[in-house]
Amino acid sequence: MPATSVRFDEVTLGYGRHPAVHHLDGEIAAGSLTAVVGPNGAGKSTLLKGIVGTLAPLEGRISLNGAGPGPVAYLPQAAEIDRSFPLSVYDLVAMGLWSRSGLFGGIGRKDRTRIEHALAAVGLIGFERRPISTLSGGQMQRALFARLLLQDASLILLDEPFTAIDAKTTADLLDLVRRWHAEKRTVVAVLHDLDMVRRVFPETLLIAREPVAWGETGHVLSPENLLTARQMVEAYDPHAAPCQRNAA
Ligand SMILES: Nc1ncnc2c1ncn2[C@@H]1O[C@H](COP(=O)(O)OP(=O)(O)OP(=O)(O)O)[C@@H](O)[C@H]1O
Repeated sequence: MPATSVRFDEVTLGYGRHPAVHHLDGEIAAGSLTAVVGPNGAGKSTLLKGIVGTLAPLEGRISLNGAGPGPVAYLPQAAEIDRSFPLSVYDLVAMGLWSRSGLFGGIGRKDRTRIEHALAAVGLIGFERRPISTLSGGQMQRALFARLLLQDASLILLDEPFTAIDAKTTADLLDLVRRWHAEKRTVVAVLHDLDMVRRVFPETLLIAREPVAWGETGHVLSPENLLTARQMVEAYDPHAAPCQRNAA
């Protein structure tokens, strides 16, 4: 599995002409396991959208280096996923194969075995025919992790994957995150549970509209840094004049 790194060169991301995150400069190392933390509105989801490519930088450049054959796998926040779509658990999980088989590629015997393995890995054997609209939040998250397993990506981005998920499901899905890390995939997760970040994630990026601290989790999550991040987001003025830091 060739690992993928993500390089930011003085990146500004935003909506319309309004920056949501700026002064992003640095690298998420290939094979690293990184948490992205920060207060509400800090720009964490925006950052992931920039990496996936659904949001083009207003300034600067984001480059993925060494991406393997698999695509970037991205799990959006639960609120962004349309659960009313008429789809069975099996079909949702099978969508993880699209990057390889194509939309109309058909599913062969090998693929069916892979889908079964993925369903087993997340504890959803027996749920294959269930419409996704009938799943609990935790079951839906398990199905989405099964889809991620099949995507077989070298870069995996997770936006608040454990929000409103119970302890058992969280523990099971965290095991998959650990497995991806052991397989040398690059994993980036937006998280609010700082205890979990300290326990599981060696690297952390703390942002508050711009990076506050980035590196080894123990250093990044200091009380001073967390306070600074909170103050920066609270002090943010959406009507302020554009930042001049890069203008010289
Ligand atoms: N589609 C959009 N159009 C305009 N502004 C947006 C859009 N999406 C996000 N924003 C704004 O960008 C800023 C950063 O939002 P973002 O969702 O990235 O923050 P976040 O750190 O993920 O927050 P949370 O922890 O609440 O999920 C916020 O001020 C938000 O209102």
